[in-house]
Amino acid sequence: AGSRVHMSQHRMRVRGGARALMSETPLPPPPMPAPPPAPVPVKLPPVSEGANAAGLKTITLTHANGDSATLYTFGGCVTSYTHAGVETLKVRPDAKMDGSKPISGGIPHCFPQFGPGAIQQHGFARNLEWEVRSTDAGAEPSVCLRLADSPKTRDMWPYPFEAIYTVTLASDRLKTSLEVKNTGAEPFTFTAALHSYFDISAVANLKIEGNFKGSQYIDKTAKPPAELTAASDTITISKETDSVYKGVSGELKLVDSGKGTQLAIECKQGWRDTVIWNPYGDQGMGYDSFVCAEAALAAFPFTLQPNVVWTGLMDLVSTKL
Ligand SMILES: O=P(O)(O)OC[C@H]1O[C@@H](O)[C@H](O)[C@@H](O)[C@@H]1O
Repeated sequence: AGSRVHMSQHRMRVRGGARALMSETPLPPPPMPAPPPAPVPVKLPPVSEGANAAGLKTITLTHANGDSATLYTFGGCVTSYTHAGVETLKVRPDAKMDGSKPISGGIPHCFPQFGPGAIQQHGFARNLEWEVRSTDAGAEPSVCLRLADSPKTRDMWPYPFEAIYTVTLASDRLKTSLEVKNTGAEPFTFTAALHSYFDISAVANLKIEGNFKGSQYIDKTAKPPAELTAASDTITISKETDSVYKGVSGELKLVDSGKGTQLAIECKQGWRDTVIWNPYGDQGMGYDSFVCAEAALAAFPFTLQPNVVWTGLMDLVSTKL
């Protein structure tokens, strides 16, 4: 009992002390936690390898000026090109990024067939793994990929070939070069495209300018497809659009008043036609966030003789309006 008395006296003394403190000046507030340190920008080397969540291999090129480009070896598909902090390419919101389907976005390859036909839609190059042949970590970082025939491709298309795709990040542009070589003993014919998806603020803000007026084009949305003559050098999108402009190449401009940018698509060699595609109204595909303006060899098949190389060059140049 003696010890219980001692304990309660002790508690009373403590409580009484606390009351005395509360009646004096309030305690200063506890110090604010220190703000988290500002993130240190990660400066990537000119060429860096990585992988996405599903394990698909990526290569990122980083220019000293801060521009960057990322490419997947699956399909040899460039999925991002940023210039001056502005993204130029779009990956569709419904794209599968696990190798189960071609990547619906960026710059997929259509080869050796554009569109539907004897083999799978848009050919097999967009859903095969391309081999990294070399990289260059110089002032203009680049990566060079290779796709060649294999038992799998010969099952679908019986021709030996080698495709070399080089992507170079220059200070003011992304350069692409596709070389297709007939490594067999017989000629073959092929069609192809760089099925580029370009990031836009909204279709209503977009004008596509090029050498269209007077050209023949196939309107693939008509049933059956209709052959028409382009009335203007400017194309706007206000309905589902799927048009192959025959013999229209050179320079195309995507003028986006919402983004305040102009993207020039400069085809310098090889590509002969232009395809404009937008699945207007399809929310699932995110139709209002991209337009496909494709450098193509699509209107007529191209015949490639043994040991001959076909080269297609396309540059992307983004500038502020
Ligand atoms: O859905 P995919 O196979 O990637 O193709 C997308 C579109 O690609 C375009 O190039 C075609 O002209 C369209 O008809 C097609 O729908």
